[in-house]
Amino acid sequence: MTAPKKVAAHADFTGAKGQKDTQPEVQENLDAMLEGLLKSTPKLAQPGTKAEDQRCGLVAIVGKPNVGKSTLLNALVGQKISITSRKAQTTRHRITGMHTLGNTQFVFVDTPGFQTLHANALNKSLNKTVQGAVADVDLILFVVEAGSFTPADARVLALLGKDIPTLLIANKLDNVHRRGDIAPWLQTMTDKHKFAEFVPMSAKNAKDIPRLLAICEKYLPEQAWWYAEDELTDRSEKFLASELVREKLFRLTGDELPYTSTVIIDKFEEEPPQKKGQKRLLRIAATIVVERDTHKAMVIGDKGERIKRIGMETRVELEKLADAKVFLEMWVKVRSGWADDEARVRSFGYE
Ligand SMILES: Nc1nc2c(ncn2[C@@H]2O[C@H](COP(=O)(O)OP(=O)(O)OP(=O)(O)O)[C@@H](O)[C@H]2O)c(=O)[nH]1
Repeated sequence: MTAPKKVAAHADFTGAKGQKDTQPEVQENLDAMLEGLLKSTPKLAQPGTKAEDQRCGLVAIVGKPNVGKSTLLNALVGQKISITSRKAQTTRHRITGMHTLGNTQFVFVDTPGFQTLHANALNKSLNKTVQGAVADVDLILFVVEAGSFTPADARVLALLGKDIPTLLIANKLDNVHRRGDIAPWLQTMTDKHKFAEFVPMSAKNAKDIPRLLAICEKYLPEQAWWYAEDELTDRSEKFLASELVREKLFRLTGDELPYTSTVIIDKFEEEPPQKKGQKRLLRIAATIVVERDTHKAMVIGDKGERIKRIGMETRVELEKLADAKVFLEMWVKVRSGWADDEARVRSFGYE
């Protein structure tokens, strides 16, 4: 796959580059440019049915944990396919989500936040997934929190090659109270990497999403779509079920439960509707694997309250996503040290 040769710079910093102390006049220019960036909405190509008019390509979303990659993926796809939580490290798998708009099919790849703190087998597997995801794509969205660039961001950036066009997604702009600080910060980012464009935005702001899609579109090659127009993800319902359990698990246990806890789907059976007008039934059995007895008690909660709630919230959401009736059984097992054991990490479905 090759991206179009012409890499249009959405934001041109050449005039201001090299000015370490931002002069008032430069600051004004930068502010105007930032305003321009935020307001401009490039137009997406118009719908067309001919295969020769189609564009299609892979867009990888990378960044350190907790910068908003899954939130961005869900917003770009238009539906929840990747789990999100306040706790860093919720995303463990490479997930593709599709969005077909006008003539263009965007195929997004979400990646786990690049882990540098611990060198256990689980983290090695997560890091390999990130490196695999950035090779051979048409466009990379490198996500950071607007106004911040930490050593952890730098380590992810170091993984990205120079040949694939990369957009700097300065996310969570809504959290930045001093907008005037953003333009000089963007200017400092020009020294870090040859970014094709700068996109200050909020994954949570619905208006920013069409703007980003339109920016991404021009980097995708002209070629026929790979998926049907209405397909959203290539992940199975079984996978979505395990991701949903994991999301509820982390949401409902807060910061107490270590991220090494995981979910295995032991049974996933589908029964056709019994009568006309009824929905099909999904019978699912899931095991939550934790490292210690104390974690097990935490997941089960007082009189089983917490695990009941995890099950109930998963079921309600999965019924909506899968358009089916769901019967869900859940268990909690203790397997100490699983995240340090490579064979076990593989047996739990990590690459
Ligand atoms: N204020 C604000 N919060 C955001 C925005 N985007 C994401 N978040 C929040 O940031 C937190 C982390 O978001 P995720 O989408 O799970 O982040 P991630 O980068 O996928 O995290 P990992 O799975 O750990 O790699 C969640 O609480 C999101 O609600 C944004 O634009 N503005």
